[in-house]
Amino acid sequence: MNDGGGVPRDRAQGRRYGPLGRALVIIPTYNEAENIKAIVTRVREAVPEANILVADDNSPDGTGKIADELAAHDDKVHVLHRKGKEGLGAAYLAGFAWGIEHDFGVLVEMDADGSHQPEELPRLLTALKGADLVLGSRWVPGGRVVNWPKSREFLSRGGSTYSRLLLGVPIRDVTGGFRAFRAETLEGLGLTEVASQGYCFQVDLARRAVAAGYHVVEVPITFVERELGDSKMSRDIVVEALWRVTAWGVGDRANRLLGRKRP
Ligand SMILES: Nc1nc2c(ncn2[C@@H]2O[C@H](COP(=O)(O)OP(=O)(O)O[C@H]3O[C@H](CO)[C@@H](O)[C@H](O)[C@@H]3O)[C@@H](O)[C@H]2O)c(=O)[nH]1
Repeated sequence: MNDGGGVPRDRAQGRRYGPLGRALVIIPTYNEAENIKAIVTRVREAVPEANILVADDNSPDGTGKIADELAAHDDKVHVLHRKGKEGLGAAYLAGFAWGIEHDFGVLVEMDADGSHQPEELPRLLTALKGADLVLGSRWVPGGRVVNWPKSREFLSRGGSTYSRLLLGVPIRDVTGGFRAFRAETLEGLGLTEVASQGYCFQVDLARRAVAAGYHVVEVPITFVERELGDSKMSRDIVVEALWRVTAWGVGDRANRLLGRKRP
């Protein structure tokens, strides 16, 4: 893929994909006590062969303890206890490192609150057989959101459009968090340099994948607003996303002018 940014590589061209390795579904949690048991149960039913890693940031509501109880009765369920709330990005980076260290070939990102449907996981994994990265997408034909307030839909669609245009990434749902990566794709994204903490972590990974020339496929999904617990969306998360995406866009343009590679 040529992103017009002086990095005209396309790892997908002529690429033959190897078989998918074992899958690990990473579920980051902060105060998801009301949701964790249901989501783990649904994932186990939808993809019985997959393992699950709950990456909990020492949730005050005891999510980590409930996850431990689930893990005690199921050797495919694992728990990564982190010392405190450090954001979605840090939790996923720790989860990816754990998964790669334990030889998983496929790493999946999924929310704990039921907004991502575990029953759609087989479609994501099937698509990954011919891709480096699969994004569950609300904004491609066939994708949709259920019960989201108009304000939230506006923010999410606006964030995706802003990121797509400014960063030049040909992806409709740049901020979505239901994704399947091949382990080798993650290894090519320069994760040690990723500093994004909130939802812009998703934008960061998408732009890195495009810049690296990976074959990114969007699969339509149905995103359902959570019924229990609270979203962690905050003013700080929006501000971080705005300034980081803008800085990446400006930086990319400067690099293009100077003939340097990105990110
Ligand atoms: N470990 C950990 N988990 C976190 C943290 N912040 C959020 N999470 C977990 O990350 C998941 C998503 O967080 P929500 O706060 O429920 O996200 P949302 O408002 O529904 O946002 C959705 O839309 C965003 C924008 O499109 C997406 O970026 C996001 O992934 C998600 O799909 C949940 O499982 C939540 O517990 C954190 O600091 N640490």
